[in-house]
Amino acid sequence: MIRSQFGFNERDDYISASILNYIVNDYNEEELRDLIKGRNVAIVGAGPELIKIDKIKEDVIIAADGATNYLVSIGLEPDVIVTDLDGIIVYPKNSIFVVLAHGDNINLLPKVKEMNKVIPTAQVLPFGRLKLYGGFTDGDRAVVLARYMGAKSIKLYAMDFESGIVGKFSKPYYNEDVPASMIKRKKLEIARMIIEKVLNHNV
Ligand SMILES: Nc1ncnc2c1ncn2[C@@H]1O[C@H](COP(=O)(O)OP(=O)(O)OP(=O)(O)O)[C@@H](O)[C@H]1O
Ligand SMILES: Nc1nc2c(c(=O)[nH]1)N=C(CO)CN2
Ligand SMILES: [Mg+2]
Repeated sequence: MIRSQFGFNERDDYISASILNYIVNDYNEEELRDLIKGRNVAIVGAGPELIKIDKIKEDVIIAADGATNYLVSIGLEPDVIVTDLDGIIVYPKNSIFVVLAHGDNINLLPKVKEMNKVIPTAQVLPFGRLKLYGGFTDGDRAVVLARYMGAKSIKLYAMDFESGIVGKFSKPYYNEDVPASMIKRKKLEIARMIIEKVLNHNV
C-alpha cells in the first residue's frame, strides 16, 4: 500500500535487496540486540532542532541517516545508524549500520563497503542475510527496531512532524533547512503515525 501510494517499483526493490544481500559481510544481529535490550535509547532524527543537541544522556544512541553527520561532527558517535544511504557521508568504525535497500538507492549501495558492521534490510520479503524489522523512513524504522530489540525506554531527538521544515543534515547537498516537498511531507506523516503507534500503543 505504501509502495503504490508513492509509486515505488517492487521489482526495483527486489533488485536492490538482491544486490545488498550479495555485497554485505556477515554480521550477527544478536550483537545489536545485546546493545539495545534493557537500555535507555535515544533516537536522533534530521529535524531542524538537531543542531541544538550538544549532549545525549541515554545509554545508546541510534541516529537516523543524515543526523549521523551532525552527531559525528560534535564528537557523538552513534552506536547504531539506520540508513537508506542518501543522508550519511561519514562511516564511524564502531557503529552498527542497519541499511535499507530500496528501488531508488541502488546507485548508493556501494557505500556499504565503507562500513564495518552492517545489518542489511529490505522492503520485500527477506531472503539470504536480509532482515525486515518494519517501519518506513529511517527515523521510524529506528523506533521500530529499538522496540523490537527490547529497549527499556525510547527518547526522540530532532523529530519534528509539525513545522514542515526538513533539517539541513537530512541530505549532504543541503546548505540550510528546507521546506518539505509534498513527498517528504507524506513520508514524515507516515513516520509520525508509525512512531505514535509504537510509543503510545505499545505495539
Ligand atoms: N523535520 C524533519 N526533517 C527531516 N527528518 C525528520 C524530521 N522529523 C523527523 N525526521 C526523521 O529523521 C529521519 C532522517 O532523515 P532523512 O532525511 O535522512 O530521511 P529518509 O528517511 O532517508 O527520507 P528521504 O526519503 O527523504 O531520504 C527521517 O527518516 C525522519 O524519520
Ligand atoms: N523505492 C523507495 N523506497 C523507499 C523510499 C524511496 O524514496 N524509494 N523512501 C523511504 C523512506 O524515506 C522508504 N522506502
Ligand atoms: Mg535517508
